[in-house]
Amino acid sequence: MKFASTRDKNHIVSFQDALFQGLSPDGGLYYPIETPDLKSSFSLFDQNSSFQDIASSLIVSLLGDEIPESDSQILAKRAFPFSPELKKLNDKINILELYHGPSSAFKDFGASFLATSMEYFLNDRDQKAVILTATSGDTGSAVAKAFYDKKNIDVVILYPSGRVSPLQEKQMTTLGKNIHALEVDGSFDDCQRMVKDSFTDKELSGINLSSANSINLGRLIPQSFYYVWAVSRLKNASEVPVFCVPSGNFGNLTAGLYAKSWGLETGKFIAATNRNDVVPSYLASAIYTPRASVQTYSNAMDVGAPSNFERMQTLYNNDVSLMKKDIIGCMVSDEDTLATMKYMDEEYGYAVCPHTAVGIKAAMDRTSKESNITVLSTAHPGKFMEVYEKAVGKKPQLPASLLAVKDLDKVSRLISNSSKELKKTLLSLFS
Ligand SMILES: Cc1ncc(COP(=O)(O)O)c(C=O)c1O
Ligand SMILES: N[C@@H](CCOP(=O)(O)O)C(=O)O
Repeated sequence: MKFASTRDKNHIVSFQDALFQGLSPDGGLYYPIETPDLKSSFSLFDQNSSFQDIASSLIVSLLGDEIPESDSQILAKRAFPFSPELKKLNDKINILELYHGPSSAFKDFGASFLATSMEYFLNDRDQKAVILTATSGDTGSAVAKAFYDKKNIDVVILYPSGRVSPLQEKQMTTLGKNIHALEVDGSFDDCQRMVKDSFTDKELSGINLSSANSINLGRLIPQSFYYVWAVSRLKNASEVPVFCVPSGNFGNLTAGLYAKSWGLETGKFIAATNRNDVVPSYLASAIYTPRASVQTYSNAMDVGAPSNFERMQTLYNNDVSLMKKDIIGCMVSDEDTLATMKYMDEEYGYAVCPHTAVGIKAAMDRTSKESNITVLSTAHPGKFMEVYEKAVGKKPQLPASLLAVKDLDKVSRLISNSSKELKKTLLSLFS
């Protein structure tokens, strides 16, 4: 498959080039220019297909011109020693748990595949790479885990000071070695802008920069695999599943839309956001107005200018009415987020993180219209201990990955929210 820039459809690259460039030199995002019909492959998957089998088959279908079949199995095995889990909540709602990987968030699927495939291609390329990542909490922790101690790769993580949870911060700042954490005096949107500026800065062209955000297709494509896995488990339902996706930067939702475009049988997608609701507002008004993000309890979704909107626009030809055929927007307030976390504990004895709660609330509000909704559960509630305690009145259980970092000391470098300062820091680290 080949990929083009959202800002120039004639700028076409291979997967390998998209992987190592991260962002297109014109500032656009790479997107798949072909729309393969994978219906017949999807029809072969069922309850007995493992996540690794599905991933390996999709790697061949989508990237087979660059990754041969024999290697696709090895890559899938290496990248995915963990799997999603599907739980039935009630007659109308299922929950797709995506937090059973090394950093306890859905980002592990994308980050682990990205790290594994970069390592795979770097063997042939004889070069070093510096991975630049902006995070509102979860991407950074997944990327730190996935790239830790990888040969010839350094990772620089930018996170907004005081706006990630204490445990997320520990996950990003305690590994050391090739993982460098920069605490930015600003918002996630500042971090994302600084990363994007670095890609187009000529003075940094001597450093082989790439990205581990969902702007990188190597992060985004594997996020489509779990939609396919979920549908393989939901085949006997009387109605095709509607996916409800807690959204911030809209990578997760975009990956699902790609899977649908390749023939995956799904209903609509519910884009559930917190008060940072620029996409639901666009769907309602047809006017896109990115704006400064506001802080909410679902902090990892505090994004005011979602990167992947550009890919969504390309997919739907800049036509809001086409987009509305596939996507329903829904904004959930902080009050409803906390109330849903409490309700889930009291009614079902089921602990959810604030982001998943946004999805569950949006799904519950749609059950009069849809009878088969699958909510993506994007992170383990233990990552957001303080919010969980505030909502539910008790502490969540912590998985081993969080217990391991809880008492470690953070090591990070504080910088201002200026791209110039980031440039200075990168040059001092890598030239
Ligand atoms: C826990 C959690 N839920 C949801 C999201 C939103 O996902 P996306 O940015 O792909 O829309 C994020 C951050 O990306 C997250 O960390
Ligand atoms: N919520 C994200 C924000 C970055 O999103 P990405 O999917 O584009 O990497 C985070 O947790 O960092």
